[in-house]
Amino acid sequence: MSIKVLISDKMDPRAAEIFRERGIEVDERPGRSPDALKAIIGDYHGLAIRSSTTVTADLLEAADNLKVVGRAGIGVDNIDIPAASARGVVVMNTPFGNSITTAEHAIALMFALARQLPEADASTQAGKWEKSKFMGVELTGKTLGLIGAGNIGSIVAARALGLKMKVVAFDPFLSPERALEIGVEKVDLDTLLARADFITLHTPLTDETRGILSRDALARTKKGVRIINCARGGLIDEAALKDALDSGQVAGAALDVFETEPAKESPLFGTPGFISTPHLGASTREAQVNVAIQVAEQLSDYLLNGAVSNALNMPSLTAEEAPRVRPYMGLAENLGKLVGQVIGDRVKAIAVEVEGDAAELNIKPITGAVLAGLMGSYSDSVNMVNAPVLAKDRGLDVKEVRHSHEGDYHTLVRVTATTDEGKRRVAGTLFGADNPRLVHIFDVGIEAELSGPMLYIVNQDTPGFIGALGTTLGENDINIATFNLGRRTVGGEAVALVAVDSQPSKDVVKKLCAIEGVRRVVPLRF
Ligand SMILES: NC(=O)c1ccc[n+]([C@@H]2O[C@H](COP(=O)([O-])OP(=O)(O)OC[C@H]3O[C@@H](n4cnc5c(N)ncnc54)[C@H](O)[C@@H]3O)[C@@H](O)[C@H]2O)c1
Ligand SMILES: O=C(O)[C@H](O)COP(=O)(O)O
Repeated sequence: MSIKVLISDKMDPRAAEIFRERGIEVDERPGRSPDALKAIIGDYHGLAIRSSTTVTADLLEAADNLKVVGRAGIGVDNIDIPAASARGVVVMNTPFGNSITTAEHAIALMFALARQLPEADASTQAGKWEKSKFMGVELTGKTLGLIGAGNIGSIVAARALGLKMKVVAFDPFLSPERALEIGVEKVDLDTLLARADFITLHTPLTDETRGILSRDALARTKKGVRIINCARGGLIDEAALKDALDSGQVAGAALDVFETEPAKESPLFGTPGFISTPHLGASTREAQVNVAIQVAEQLSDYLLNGAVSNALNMPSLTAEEAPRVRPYMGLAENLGKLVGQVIGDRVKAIAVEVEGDAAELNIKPITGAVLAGLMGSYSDSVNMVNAPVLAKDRGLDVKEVRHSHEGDYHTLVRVTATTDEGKRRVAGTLFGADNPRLVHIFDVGIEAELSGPMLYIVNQDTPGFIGALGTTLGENDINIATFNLGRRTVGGEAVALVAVDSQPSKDVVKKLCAIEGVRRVVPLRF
């Protein structure tokens, strides 16, 4: 079956071209209703969107084949990321492709506010020539307050410094070193409100930032402040902003984004000093080409090679790393499954160690695969994407260790599970570039391929055991595919990993347990 991607928002044609160039089928269906989208989403492996498509849990329910959602842009508040993670769907954005363009829009709106450009334009074109009505303010020497000094905020700061403004920034995550580097003074919100002649917002919309310019905050601004929002609707209390414009507390406000979009009506419309644009922050030819190319390349890389970049719910894996790491992920998932099936959910902590060649690789996807295998063996709906989050939620302590030295194998992945009873280890290697093999099972040396239905048997190392095991399986019509043995000491505890062609019933497992010397039988599936 060929790989199919749906583009459900208006996007630069380069996106579709790239998918086709890379052998991916692509359909462009912008402007579909949620129901229409739900009716077709099941056919697609990838979904490329901007801000008009809302990826809800309900839509994802119908997305049986979906592996990745790519946002051609920055904001991902239109995607239910926890719901996507729960279904193993990777969510990616393009965090830098439209930042310059958006910063320029904020600066354009700042100039527009300072010189009342839209009103002056409308009045002039209406034949009024109201020269004395439109007295502006200079930007030079004024203080710009940045709320949010990330990618876009710092570009706005650079432009504002070029305009000879002073820039103060409120951003709890801005380090003093970074503030120095981008030439802004880091202040608290109250100081910013009290000092800024212009305020521009550049934060995502989160529980902390929603209503950051509340009625109360607006009341604490410098009288005559001008406010620009090119980030997200919801950061400003729109009703309070209307009142602040009416009272003159706020001299001007320019909104590119609204609490409800499309904003077809608003009490702010028509208010003197108010300017609006219809979410145009990212709308330049350059930015749209950038984000279209980036999203198409990121989705194609993931769907074709498993490379992950700019994902919000999965560690990154470059296109160069992906082919090398993938066999280790298969090995790691099986080691996790083995531990999970033998020990169950009693595991309190997991350590993933990589040794030799494996130590040169990105360990995060390997750990993710161990956790997916482990937790997937005793609970539903666990996958590579949500496993690390689920592990954290369940209080599973996860440790990653890298040993650059080579041990007995040129490359090794070791998984140590800690339970109340102590630590238990399994380890595996790769034969050749991509042939995974188990080499230690709970500290017993063994060499086995983990595949299909298997039996893990612990027994007393006594003559006759193998014969009795073969006979019991044969009598119950179960064919042995491969047989792997290991033991701690001669005559001591031995383990067998037996690959079988069909899964033994509970009754057969009971019979195997009854063989003399057998201590434990665990049916496994890989
Ligand atoms: N209007 C548009 O078309 C348009 C285009 C691009 C981006 N955006 C939006 O612009 C916003 C910023 O984008 P970015 O690329 O700069 O993001 P970014 O992640 O690089 O920066 C966001 C900054 O906000 C800061 N922040 C987080 N919580 C905060 C809080 N409680 N108070 C103050 N600061 C806080 C972060 O520390 C970070 O520095 C996003 O919401 C994005 O969706 C809008
Ligand atoms: O977060 C973003 O990238 C912007 O809001 C752009 O949205 P758009 O792609 O719908 O223009």
